[in-house]
Amino acid sequence: MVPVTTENTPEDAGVQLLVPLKPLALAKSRLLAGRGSAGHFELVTAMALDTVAAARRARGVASVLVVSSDPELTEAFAQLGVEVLPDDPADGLNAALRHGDEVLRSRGVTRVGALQADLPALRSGELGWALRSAGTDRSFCPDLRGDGTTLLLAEPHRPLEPRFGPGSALAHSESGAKTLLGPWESVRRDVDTEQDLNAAKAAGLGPLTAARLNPGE
Ligand SMILES: Nc1nc2c(ncn2[C@@H]2O[C@H](COP(=O)(O)OP(=O)(O)OP(=O)(O)O)[C@@H](O)[C@H]2O)c(=O)[nH]1
Ligand SMILES: C=C(OP(=O)(O)O)C(=O)O
Repeated sequence: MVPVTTENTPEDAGVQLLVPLKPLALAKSRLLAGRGSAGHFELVTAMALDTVAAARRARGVASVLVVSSDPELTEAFAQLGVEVLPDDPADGLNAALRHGDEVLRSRGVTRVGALQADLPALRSGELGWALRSAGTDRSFCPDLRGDGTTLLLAEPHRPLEPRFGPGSALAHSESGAKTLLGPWESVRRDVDTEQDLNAAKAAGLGPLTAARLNPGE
């Protein structure tokens, strides 16, 4: 009998996700009120750590590379064995992602994606589902409001070409990306405001964010 061999194509290797983060003193400014800067730093860090932990467990994710120049975040991710690539925060989000994309592609990575760091209710199974639905197409996931973007996937062997910022869902759609809509609400549930945080809490937060919000439990 002829042995059946299944050869892995580069596309089977999964996507390498970039997760960008501003310096903590600048990030998630709408969550600062009523917390003080220490509490705010801890909350933003916990949300990012929960997001990355869930992403790393998702089927179809080969690895996560955080892009940040913040020393505290760099230390927190290093402790989990997550690589952090420094950027120049003066250049902004899309420049940080282009930098990460170039670095990954120079290492021979086939497929790059970008995931927002503010998804503390992210479920690995739902991210895996969204990735499967993307296939090998350039694709993006709009946030629950519909105007922003939480996940952008390049085609294999193609640059990421990020268009994050106000109205990014439309910008990504106009760039030829397929819209990923399906039963993966947690991939779309970004947290910008206190109201978003309450909604994420109701949906089920990751452990670090939950502990930060309910220290006694
Ligand atoms: N590495 C890096 N990440 C960035 C940069 N600018 C924004 N980000 C990250 O990209 C995501 C979206 O950024 P923004 O929408 O500008 O800001 P935000 O932190 O979500 O929140 P607000 O302060 O409330 O506007 C957040 O995770 C940011 O930390 C940048 O220059 N470098
Ligand atoms: C930058 C974006 O996200 P947000 O402002 O919601 O963090 C975006 O959706 O493109």
